[in-house]
Amino acid sequence: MKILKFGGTSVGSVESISKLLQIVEREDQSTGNPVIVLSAMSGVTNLLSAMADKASQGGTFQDELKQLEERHFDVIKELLAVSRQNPVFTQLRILFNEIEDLLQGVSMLRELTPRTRDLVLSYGERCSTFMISKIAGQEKDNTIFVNAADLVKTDSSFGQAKVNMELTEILIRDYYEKNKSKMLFVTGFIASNDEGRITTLGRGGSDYTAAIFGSALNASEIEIWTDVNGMMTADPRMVKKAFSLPELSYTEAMELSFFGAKVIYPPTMIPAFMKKIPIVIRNTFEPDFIGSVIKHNCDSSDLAIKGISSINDISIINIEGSGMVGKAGFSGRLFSLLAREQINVILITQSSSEHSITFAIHPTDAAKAQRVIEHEFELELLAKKLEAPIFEKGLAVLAIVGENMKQTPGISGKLFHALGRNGINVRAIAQGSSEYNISVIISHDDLNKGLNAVHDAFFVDLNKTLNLFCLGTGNIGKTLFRQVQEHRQFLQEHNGIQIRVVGIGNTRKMYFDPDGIDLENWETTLDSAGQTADLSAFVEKMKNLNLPNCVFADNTASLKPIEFYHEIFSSNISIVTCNKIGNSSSYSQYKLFKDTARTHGVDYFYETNVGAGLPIVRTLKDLMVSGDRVLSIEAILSGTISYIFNNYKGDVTFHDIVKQAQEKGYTEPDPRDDLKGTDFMRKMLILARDAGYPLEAEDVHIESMLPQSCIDAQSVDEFYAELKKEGAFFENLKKQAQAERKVLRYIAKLEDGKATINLQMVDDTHPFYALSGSDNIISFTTDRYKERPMVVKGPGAGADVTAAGVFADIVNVGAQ
Ligand SMILES: Nc1ncnc2c1ncn2[C@@H]1O[C@H](COP(=O)(O)OP(=O)(O)O)[C@@H](O)[C@H]1O
Ligand SMILES: N[C@@H](CC(=O)OP(=O)(O)O)C(=O)O
Repeated sequence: MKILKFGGTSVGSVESISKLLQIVEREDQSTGNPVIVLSAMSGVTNLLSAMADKASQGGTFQDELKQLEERHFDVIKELLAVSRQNPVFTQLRILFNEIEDLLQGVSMLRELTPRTRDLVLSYGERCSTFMISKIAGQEKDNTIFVNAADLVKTDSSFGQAKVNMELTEILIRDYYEKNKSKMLFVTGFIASNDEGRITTLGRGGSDYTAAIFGSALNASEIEIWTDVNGMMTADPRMVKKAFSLPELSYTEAMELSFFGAKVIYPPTMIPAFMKKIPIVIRNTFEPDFIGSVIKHNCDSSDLAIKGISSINDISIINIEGSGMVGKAGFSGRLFSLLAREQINVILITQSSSEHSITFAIHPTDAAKAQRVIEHEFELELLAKKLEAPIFEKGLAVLAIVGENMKQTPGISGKLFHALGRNGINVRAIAQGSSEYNISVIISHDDLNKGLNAVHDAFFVDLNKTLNLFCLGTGNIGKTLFRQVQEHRQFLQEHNGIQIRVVGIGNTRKMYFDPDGIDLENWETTLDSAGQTADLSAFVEKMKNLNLPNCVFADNTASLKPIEFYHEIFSSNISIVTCNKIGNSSSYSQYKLFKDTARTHGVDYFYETNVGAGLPIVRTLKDLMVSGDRVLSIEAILSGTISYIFNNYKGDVTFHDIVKQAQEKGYTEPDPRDDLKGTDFMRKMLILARDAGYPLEAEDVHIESMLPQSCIDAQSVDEFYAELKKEGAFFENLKKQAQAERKVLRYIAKLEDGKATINLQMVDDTHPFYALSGSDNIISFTTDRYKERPMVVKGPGAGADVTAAGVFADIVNVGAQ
């Protein structure tokens, strides 16, 4: 025989009750006559509680009562045959009148005792269960409504009564024996004390009722029917990627639920555990899904942790002072006091020096805790053996849980890395000695981000989500969006990475959507729904959204975004940029960016600063980190200059070849911007810095390839005219090179910490001799690559390859 418990969400509407009845019927057909335990309709317990509070302050509650009545009556009208409705209406009206009388009394007395509150709350379960037993009764003639208050006996701790298991089990068995042929519809949550006064088992306690019945009747299984697919790796409302766990142990379920996984009430585990009865969590709205089994010998799983749960709103109290060092009785005194005062302590941590204790409680208990502690330790406080307790609110507990933790090293490292990398400050840590859980206290504002970041860190087989903010919608930005869109599925399937573009900005507009912007229509969305662009508001928004694994991609060539880099890194957001300005201005700025990224544990990738998508920056970095020593670097890092010299052969004049390069779109509007070598110099400066030389722009010695008259020309036209006039100058160079079987190349060199760029003639033994198109080339001579330098060569410009380089950098964020 099974116990089937349906939670508030499963009895909350006509639709869910219909599904519930089908599930009950199916069970009755297969295993036979289950015992059904029901909660109040969703929200009803909260509403009753709020009505009682209101009444105790003299407020009105009639409207809410009417609402409650209507919710129940609407279900009856829909699901019960008209001929059967009247007696049920009558009975429910009696119950609602009783609630009204009770609340009138509370209102008159302006007093709401825990005892009265329990009585008021009990009507939720009594109404729902009575109603559903009658609805089920029209198909079956053996249904019977059972008020669990008659069978579950407790002490008088109203609000969270302690069950007398022995007596309760006898009463349940006895009742069951007498009603064996009946299908029992039992109220969850409610019980009674010795005097027959209604008590409750604590919020969420209907699960506990189910376990108590399961234990008393030696059920084969306790099924908890709810609105999610079982116990999941995290609360699916907070972590979209949470998935359901096929199996977990009682301890794991207990730890997860203690730390907030509301899907099951922690005490439920005890009676089931004692009798080794499996608890299965199932989804009323997806009855064919197998759900999660909580059981005794659960199969060992590959997962290092089973789940992450959290308690939303907690306060902590920190007590410090010499008075507690070595005093064995101190914590005993403190925690007995809190227990006596019924203050629930969620988590405790004590420093190893025993100089301080921090513990977490519900904020509603904070004032009381302060009062009783100050009273109890008055003498110690006066004698300054204790400091005044410090209270902090607005915090949350995040806990990772799993039995495998014991065997798996590095779990806490992973947890703290995920939190640290996302800028989440840990206020206190507690690890149970059983090593089934590690709990951390963090700011409440960081909870959502923390849960998602930690979930991504532990469940690596799942797609890791990168939240991307993109600035710049020019050629590179546009191409990047297209590439991300085209490659999305592949990345998800093969690399387990999900890229979600959550913010787009250009000089006109900016738009954000934390659920991800549809990249098919980003332009229309940005134009129609975007707000006016404001870079500082863009950065503020990135920070305020507080999303995990954030990346800021700067696809501009503007100075403005650079001013925000430091602030962005400091907010624990990684930066990927093709904008060279940041790294090629002052060395101190370059260093500041690198250091800030490192101290905040985020990435700073700028592969496309040099040679577009070619792996140059990465190669240099790999050489350096693996202990190689760079002896020299030679490079041609300007696509324009490369094109010009690669094609300056035969009869063509230098003037014509520059023109041609301009016509093909390789050059800047004023070709001198390329030919003067400034852009080339910036790239070389970045490489020199990455190679460990703190150079400034003026340290790079550039020998201009242009005669002075060309440089001095006032306009582009004048420049071309001068270039034509100087034809002989270039012709001579070419001829001289040809005579020596060499070619002209404009090459940068870094050697002994000195960087130069000049025009050279190289023969066919030089790796730069055979170059075509607008290729970039770089050769690294290092300790390991001494005889034959390592060469990287290929197209070093163009929107496609640059965007691809940015894309690769984005994908690499967080990879190490
Ligand atoms: N780890 C988790 N796995 C599944 N659900 C969770 C978890 N943590 C929190 N929840 C929440 O618990 C809810 C179910 O609990 P509850 O609302 O009390 O249901 P019921 O009304 O069925 O008793 C789910 O809707 C889900 O949002
Ligand atoms: N109705 C009670 C008891 C309960 O267990 O409800 P649910 O199954 O909806 O969590 C409450 O809200 O606390």
